[in-house]
Amino acid sequence: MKLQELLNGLDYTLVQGSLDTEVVDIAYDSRKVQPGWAFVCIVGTNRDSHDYAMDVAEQGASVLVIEHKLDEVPQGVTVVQVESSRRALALLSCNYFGRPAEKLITIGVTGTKGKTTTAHMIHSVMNAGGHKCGIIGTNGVAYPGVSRALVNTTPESYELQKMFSEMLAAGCDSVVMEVSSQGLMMDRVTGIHFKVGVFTNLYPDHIGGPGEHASFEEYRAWKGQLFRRCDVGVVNVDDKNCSTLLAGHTCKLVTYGMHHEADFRASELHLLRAENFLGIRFHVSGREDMDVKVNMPGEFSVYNSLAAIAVGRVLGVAHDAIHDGLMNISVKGRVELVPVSKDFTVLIDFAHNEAGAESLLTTLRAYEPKRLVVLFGCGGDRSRLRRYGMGEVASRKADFLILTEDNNRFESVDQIIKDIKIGIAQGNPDVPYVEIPDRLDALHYALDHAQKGDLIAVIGKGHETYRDRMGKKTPFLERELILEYAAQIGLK
Ligand SMILES: CC(=O)N[C@H]1[C@@H](OP(=O)(O)OP(=O)(O)OC[C@H]2O[C@@H](n3ccc(=O)[nH]c3=O)[C@H](O)[C@@H]2O)O[C@H](CO)[C@@H](O)[C@@H]1O[C@H](C)C(=O)N[C@@H](C)C(=O)N[C@H](CCC(=O)O)C(=O)O
Ligand SMILES: Nc1ncnc2c1ncn2[C@@H]1O[C@H](COP(=O)(O)OP(=O)(O)OP(=O)(O)O)[C@@H](O)[C@H]1O
Repeated sequence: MKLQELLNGLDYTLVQGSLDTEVVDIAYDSRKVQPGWAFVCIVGTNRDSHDYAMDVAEQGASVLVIEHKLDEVPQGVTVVQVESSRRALALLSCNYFGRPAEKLITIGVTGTKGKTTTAHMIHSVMNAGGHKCGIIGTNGVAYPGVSRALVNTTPESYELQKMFSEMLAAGCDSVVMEVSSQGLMMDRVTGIHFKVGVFTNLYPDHIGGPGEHASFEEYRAWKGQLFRRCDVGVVNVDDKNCSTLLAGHTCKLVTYGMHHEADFRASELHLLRAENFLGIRFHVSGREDMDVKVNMPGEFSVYNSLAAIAVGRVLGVAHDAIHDGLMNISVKGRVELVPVSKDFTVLIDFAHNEAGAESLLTTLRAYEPKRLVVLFGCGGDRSRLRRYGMGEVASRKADFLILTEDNNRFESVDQIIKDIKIGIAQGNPDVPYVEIPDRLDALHYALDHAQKGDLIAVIGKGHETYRDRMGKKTPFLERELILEYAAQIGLK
């Protein structure tokens, strides 16, 4: 493809060379550049890849896209300067892959909590409704014939556009994806105009770390950007940040909720618990009149389901298909039951911060278990506030805590547990707990000491398949490890 075609829709200055230059492919990682490729130089959080300009020229790059002046300009390479390289990467990628998003029904889900679950519910509803829908998010990418993990919840624009074009080739007519605030901020979804945008809720998160947001207001503003880039916004009207987040929106709005007037409103909630089953039944009124049963527990599952119902209806999915889609939902590592005993319930969940833990444990408490036992740790090299928050919430909500490791990364588990205990002291210093630094030993302890009627929530790692100690990731499949040990000790 000619460079000029790739630059369609972008403001740029030609620094040297020709717009007629042929471009074979695009790279934003110098190590991937091959002869004839365009290399987009990015000022990252760790390094500035303008520093690789001479290297990629030697590797045969035909074009360099730069954001600031180069110390040394390689000869024989076309150089184009833009205001934002990340934005340029996104628009070049859209053009390179033939603007695939325009040929798909695109659904973007944003919010602090519930993105993965809601995206899976929408995916299930769409497929039950006869669509061929792909999915992209924290649990990876999936479409017919493909299922694999991803580095980011919202992948880099080049990767994203490539996935869209592969989905089209695989026969998909739609895609639902998680749109993180970082994804919006870093231009990973630039160039995509969504058919439907979904807002789940907003709590303080992703603030203060490297590549994160400077403040809650900035975080909220980035999430709000989605509603300037979609036709219809399906929004949780009960969330207290909803109207501020929507300031400046350009889309049509469809609301859902329980406590305020909404287009899709849930009432008459009934918790359902049976052997190895936690779910909820409720009624939807407003633009809909239907009873719904979901095989995921608690109030937050009602919100996530309402979003999926509203999206389904906006896109013309039939009632029965919506029913089927929600009844058969199962999301890896999201309140996922592990069937080990008829006497007690074990579930694994990805809740790994205060907000997630609070909503999960409040939800589980409502099922009135004999004891609510929570096994958790917190990530190393992440905000210590998370540890205080998790410790505080867990101590207030649980009857017994098993403190252990999460991904320690380069921190010591003892220090992390010490921080969690600061939170416990602030929440409920009287809660009984044990400290078992090795997570596998902790899982064994939980099963060895389970009592009839217990609900044991193993939280923090969810769908993850590894544990990270000193930056070294080794396999750790929580669900399988629990099942294995249960079989070993003969649980029934
Ligand atoms: C802090 C952050 O967001 N970093 C993201 C960012 O990387 P970066 O800009 O920091 O990269 P860098 O290491 O400084 O390198 C700069 C550039 O040099 C290039 N490079 C690097 C080395 C080299 O030899 N040659 C070379 O060309 C890199 O490819 C890159 O283009 O761009 C990368 C490519 O898109 C992302 O994978 C990476 O996400 C990291 C892994 C990350 O952890 N991000 C988090 C904060 C994040 O985005 N999370 C959200 C939300 C998750 C949630 O909902 O919980 C997400 O959507 O994932
Ligand atoms: N609507 C919701 N409101 C509050 N908590 C929720 C909601 N939905 C799910 N949760 C809780 O938060 C956890 C994470 O949910 P989910 O993975 O769906 O959200 P997410 O937005 O993708 O989160 P993350 O960005 O951390 O991956 C769940 O396992 C559950 O405990």
